[in-house]
This record gives sequence, C-alpha cells and structure tokens, in this order.
Amino acid sequence: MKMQLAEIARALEIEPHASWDDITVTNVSFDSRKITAGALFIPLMGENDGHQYVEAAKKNGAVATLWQADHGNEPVDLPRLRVADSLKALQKLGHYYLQKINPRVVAITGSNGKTTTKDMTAAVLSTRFHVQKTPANFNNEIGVPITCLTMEPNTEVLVVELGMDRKGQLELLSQLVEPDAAVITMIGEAHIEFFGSRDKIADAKMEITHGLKEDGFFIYNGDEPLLTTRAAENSNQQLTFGLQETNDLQAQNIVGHESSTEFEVASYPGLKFSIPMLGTYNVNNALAALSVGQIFRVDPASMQHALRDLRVTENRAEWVQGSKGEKILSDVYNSNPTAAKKVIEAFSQIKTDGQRIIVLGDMLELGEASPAMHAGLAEVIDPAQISSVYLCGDLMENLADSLQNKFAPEHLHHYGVADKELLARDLSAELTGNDIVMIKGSHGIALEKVLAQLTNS
Ligand SMILES: CC(=O)N[C@H]1[C@@H](OP(=O)(O)OP(=O)(O)OC[C@H]2O[C@@H](n3ccc(=O)[nH]c3=O)[C@H](O)[C@@H]2O)O[C@H](CO)[C@@H](O)[C@@H]1O[C@H](C)C(=O)N[C@@H](C)C(=O)N[C@H](CCC(=O)N[C@@H](CCC[C@@H](N)C(=O)O)C(=O)O)C(=O)O
Ligand SMILES: Nc1ncnc2c1ncn2[C@@H]1O[C@H](COP(=O)(O)OP(=O)(O)OP(=O)(O)O)[C@@H](O)[C@H]1O
Ligand SMILES: C[C@@H](N)C(=O)N[C@H](C)C(=O)O
Repeated sequence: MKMQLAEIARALEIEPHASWDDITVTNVSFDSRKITAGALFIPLMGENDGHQYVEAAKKNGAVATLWQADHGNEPVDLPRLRVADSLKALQKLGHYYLQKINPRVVAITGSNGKTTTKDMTAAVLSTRFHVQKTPANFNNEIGVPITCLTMEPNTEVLVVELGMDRKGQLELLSQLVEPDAAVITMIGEAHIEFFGSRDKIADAKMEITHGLKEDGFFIYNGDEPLLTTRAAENSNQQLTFGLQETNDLQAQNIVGHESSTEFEVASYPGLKFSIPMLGTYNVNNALAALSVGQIFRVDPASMQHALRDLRVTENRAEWVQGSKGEKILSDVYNSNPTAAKKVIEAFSQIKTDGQRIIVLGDMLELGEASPAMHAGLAEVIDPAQISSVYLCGDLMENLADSLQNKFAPEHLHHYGVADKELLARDLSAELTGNDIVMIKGSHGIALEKVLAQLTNS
C-alpha cells in the first residue's frame, strides 16, 4: 500500500494535522517486532496490550500509530491517530483501501479447504489478472483487513480467505470485503464446539453471501445438502461443484497418485486436469477454483496449467523426507473428523514396500461429541493397510481404546501432548527409509514439532 497519513486520517474521520500530508505510509503492522520503515503501527489487544510496544514500533521504523482514546501515556514524538477501538479502525481502513484500489474480490470460506482453495483460485486467476491473495492463514477479523492493506495499487483481483469460529463473524468479514464471488468449500465439524451442530455451522457459513454484490456469484459444494437447501433461499447467481452429476462442474475419472491426482470435468470434455496433491477432497477444492475461473472467463487450458504447476501453502498434504529417508505426509496444519478421515483414507491407498504409519493428534473444539468423534476415526483405520498408529493428546485416548482390538500393543502407541518429543523418538526408532508416515492434528497440538524432529529441522 502507499497512502499519505492525512488520507488515512480522513478515512478514519479524523482531522489530519497539516504536516501529515507529507508523511507517507507504506504498510501497516500490529506487531512492533515486524515493523518496517514507513509503517503505521496498529496496537491491538492480545493477551497483552499492544500499546505498550509503541516505542519499539517507532524504533523499528513506524512513522505513525493508532492510539485508543481510552489509553493515556500517548507517545509525544510519533504522529498518532486517536481512535475509539484500534481493531475497528483497522477494519475501517482495510475497507477504505479496498474501495480505493477497487479490485474484484473472491471470498472463500468452508470448514476445511479455505487455504488450499485460495491458493488454487489465485493460481488460476493469475493467468489472466494481477492477483493478490491472503498471506498464509490471515483469515479473521484481524487478518482480513491486513490482507486488504497488503494490496499493490495495480491489484485487479483479491482472493481472500474468510475464517470464523462464531456466528456473526463472516457477516462482518463479508460486509468488509463485499465479494464479487463467494465460495463455500464444504461443511465439516471445525469449531463445532461453538455451534452445536453442522446445521448451525452451515448457517454461519452462509453469512459469506450477506456482503456479496447483487450481481455476484455464490459458488458452493453441490454435494452438501446443508448448502443446497440454503442456496435455494439465496438470490445470487450460483454455480455448484462436486462429484455428483447434478453439479455445474462435476469431476469424473479421478485417478489418485502418491503426490498428485488426475481428473476430468464434465463441462470441459477432452481436458485432463492434474493437481500436485493427493486426495479426492483436493479435487473438490480444485473444482471450486475452476468455478471461479469460469466466472472470470479464464480459458480452460490456462486453468489446467495453473493447477498442474500449483504451489500450495505448507503442511497441507505436503510430502517431506525424514532423516532416515522415510517419506512423511505432513498434514499438521489442522484437524477435524471429516478432514482426518479423508486424509487417512487417501494415505491408506498409497503404495509402499515398507510400513504405513499414522500419527494423529487431538482434534480440538469439537464439543461434547468430541470423545465419540475421536473414537470414530477407527472406522477408517484398517490394520491391513496401517502398520502402526501413534496417538498424541488426551482425546486420542478414545481412539486408542477403540483400536486396541485391531492393533497389537507394539503397534498402537499413545502419548500426552507434553510427550511429543518422546513420541518422535520412539517413532524414529521404529522407522526405516522404506516407510511412509502421515502426521495430522489440530493446530493447537503443534505436531509440526514431531515433524521437525523427524526431519532434523
Ligand atoms: C491480537 C494479536 O495480535 N494476536 C496475535 C498475538 O497474540 P498474543 O495474544 O500472543 O499477543 P501478545 O499478548 O503477545 O501481544 C499483544 C499485541 O501486542 C503485539 N506485540 C507483542 C509483542 C511485541 O513485542 N510487540 C507487539 O507489537 C502483538 O502483535 C499483539 O497485537 O501474537 C500471536 C503470535 O504471534 C498471534 O498468533 C496472534 O494473532 C492472532 C491469533 C490473530 O488473529 N492473527 C491474525 C493475523 C490471523 O488471521 N491469524 C491466523 C489465525 C486465524 C484463525 O485461527 N482462524 C480460524 C477461524 C477464525 C477464528 C477467529 N475468530 C479467531 O479467533 O482467530 C480458522 O479456523 O482458520 C493465523 O495466523 O493462522
Ligand atoms: N475440501 C476438503 N474437504 C475435507 N478436508 C479438507 C478439504 N480441503 C482440505 N482438507 C483438509 O483440511 C486441511 C487443511 O486444509 P486448508 O488449510 O486448505 O483448510 P483451511 O480451511 O484453510 O483450514 P483452517 O481453517 O485451519 O485455516 C488439509 O490438510 C486437509 O486435511
Ligand atoms: C486457533 C483456532 N482458531 C483454531 O484454528 N483451532 C483449531 C481447532 C485448531 O487448533 O486446528
């Protein structure tokens, strides 16, 4: 971004100081440790109060700061914009800048697949447009305005990921980004603890259409009844994707490989698509991206090449090599029952001359059904295909109990969250270079630490 401080002040309905016309802001940051020259510092409330870091922000190059009016000790030697609420001000500024740059906007949500679909969609659209996309997983009430403010002036399309774990959050984010296309990847169980049912999750996910432009498109997984029933009440133009033939974009002839998946799309006869990831669920994500590409009139051949050459954000079904030569499928970014079952099923089909070992961490925020959901993973864990199971977390004790009749004690291991190092050590002792391993768990379990130990990184 690049704006004069005076313009930012006016955007926030603050009377600018005369000298602010000469101060250029080139970026915003809520973390003094990541401040770069030309930044506007945004002090936010975390476990601690961001206001206490304003001196550090100035030292690192901040040229101005927001300052909540209920805070004293204002910095006297740094231009400051007094606001009632710094988070709300950040959101207002993000909306202002989005309107100023005025790109077309694709907003993506769903219990799983947001980041993957965002990456795929950005790749498809980048063949024709100057695209900016959500950095990493910046998908909430802080991350979305930050994403808007990272846009270059020549951005033609913004592909933004919208996350939520409470009702009403997507309403706010959808109104902030006012999408031209709103995508729902699927309805799973992520954060179901705060909703009580998948029905309520679907209601909350539909909020993404509340900011959708009148001539905007609602794109959704047509195989999900919770969405097809709600879409009937939505008046926007619609496009569906999925595996059933009733979809506008239907995948056919899916062929899974170790680190890629091929498929065809009924509405693109003669074209064979490929993505560099395993899992039919990722074909669904690709169909969502193709749906957006179709609306943006990207030619099918360009979309085919974009998906084939895709680079997806790390730790989403990412193959890495362990220090003993074993191949590790890292899926450690998050976990919930639908996602875990789909990855276990895909992993179970991968050919290997060695052992096939899975490492599963607790799935968080699942509410009172959590024990049963953990035990339910046993349905897709077949001792004929899985050699050993390593479990991490208190909730995984439920799965351990339901597997003990299927696996001998030497092939079924359970550790506490605090014992990840021991888990990695025991697993490494069992591994040989011929083996393949899949690791998956909730973000909060941090199984990336097990991965780091196995890869010596
Ligand atoms: C408010 C904030 O900045 N939080 C970040 C901060 O957390 P923490 O509470 O530890 O902050 P501190 O107490 O340390 O500091 C307070 C503030 O002061 C700043 N500061 C600190 C030290 C210092 O020396 N200088 C400083 O300036 C500091 O930056 C604070 O502002 O730090 C954490 C570690 O870096 C950050 O992780 C934390 O960021 C929060 C989580 C955040 O929301 N970041 C967004 C940019 C974001 O989008 N993060 C996503 C995660 C999104 C997510 O979980 N999405 C869910 C669904 C949405 C749920 C939503 N309602 C929610 O709760 O998030 C999903 O399922 O996808 C990400 O990075 O992945
Ligand atoms: N369409 C899908 N259906 C089911 N599971 C999926 C789907 N897409 C991805 N997953 C699973 O979810 C994991 C996370 O993928 P991704 O990061 O794209 O989702 P996300 O919605 O962005 O997650 P988060 O909400 O944590 O940001 C993947 O590694 C995979 O296990
Ligand atoms: C960080 C929080 N919003 C989140 O994403 N929790 C899920 C359950 C996770 O830890 O994967």
